[in-house]
Amino acid sequence: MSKQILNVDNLKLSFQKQPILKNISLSLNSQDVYALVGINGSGKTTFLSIIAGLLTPDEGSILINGKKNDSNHVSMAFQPTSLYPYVTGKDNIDLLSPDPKKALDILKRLNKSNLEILSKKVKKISFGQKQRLGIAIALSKKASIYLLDEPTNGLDSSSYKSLVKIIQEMSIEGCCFILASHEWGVIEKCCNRLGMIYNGKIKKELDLSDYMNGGSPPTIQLKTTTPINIDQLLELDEVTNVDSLDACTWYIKLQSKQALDSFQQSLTLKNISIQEWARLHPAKEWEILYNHLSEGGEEHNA
Ligand SMILES: Nc1ncnc2c1ncn2[C@@H]1O[C@H](COP(=O)(O)OP(=O)(O)OP(=O)(O)O)[C@@H](O)[C@H]1O
Repeated sequence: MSKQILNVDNLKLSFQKQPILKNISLSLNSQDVYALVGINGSGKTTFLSIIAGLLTPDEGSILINGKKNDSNHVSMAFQPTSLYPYVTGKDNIDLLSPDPKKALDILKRLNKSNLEILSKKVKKISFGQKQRLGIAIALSKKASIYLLDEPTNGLDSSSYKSLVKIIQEMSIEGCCFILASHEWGVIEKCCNRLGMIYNGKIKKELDLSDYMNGGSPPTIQLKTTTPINIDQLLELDEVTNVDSLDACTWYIKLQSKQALDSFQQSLTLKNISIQEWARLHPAKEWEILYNHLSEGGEEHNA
């Protein structure tokens, strides 16, 4: 039975009167691995820092294991810049980890036994090496929820694969994670839920677990040759939801996998001319929306 780990209700925070988080609510259970995506400056790090107890919100409440603001059960990975630069990697582990032996074991898995960073001063190791050190220290803490901010930044492919495996193992054991990440590979492999911070709020959360279990209704990306109206799509057979980026790029949720054939037929019957058509992994759908917003596009809600 999964149990609720985190409950965030109506969180608000402004910096210098500029609202950053406007109204964030989020509930996570044990075993949830939540992908938090959002364009640069959207407030991901700020949100994680509030959950970790490093920042105080202007309004809203945070319950961890049912207790108010109990950040003892939260572990947030140290940013590479937050490590002690003038002492060695090993000294950082001894100073910052509650369980140095566990931190070393995790570091060995992330670093493929190349442990030279232990004896070097942190200011002399690379960004990726610092990243691995920060993650190993964070994951060595016994916590209910782990907050990893861009954890794959600077990791080579072998460390990346090890990190994915560690997250998968820990979540099976009951740990809950929030990964603030732009790395869609890690999201597809680890995360069962996804939400995007946009304009100070979490927009359109997505449950990826159905897709992982192979049972979710498909989302179709459709590019039409000419602009069309949303009503033309909503009246088609088997359509349950329609979103769009513009009047030629549509994301269409169908009722079931079996609905694909009749949907295609109804497009032809309605003379909707198709330039491109693809079935999307849900994370891919978000990647497209994310890229659109990153390039300065506006979200277009159909
Ligand atoms: N201490 C602070 N004082 C004032 N403004 C701040 C402070 N910390 C963050 N901000 C602003 O708050 C906004 C959100 O920042 P945050 O670092 O949370 O975004 P992010 O989504 O993590 O960005 P990125 O993807 O670039 O890491 C940004 O506009 C940032 O400039």
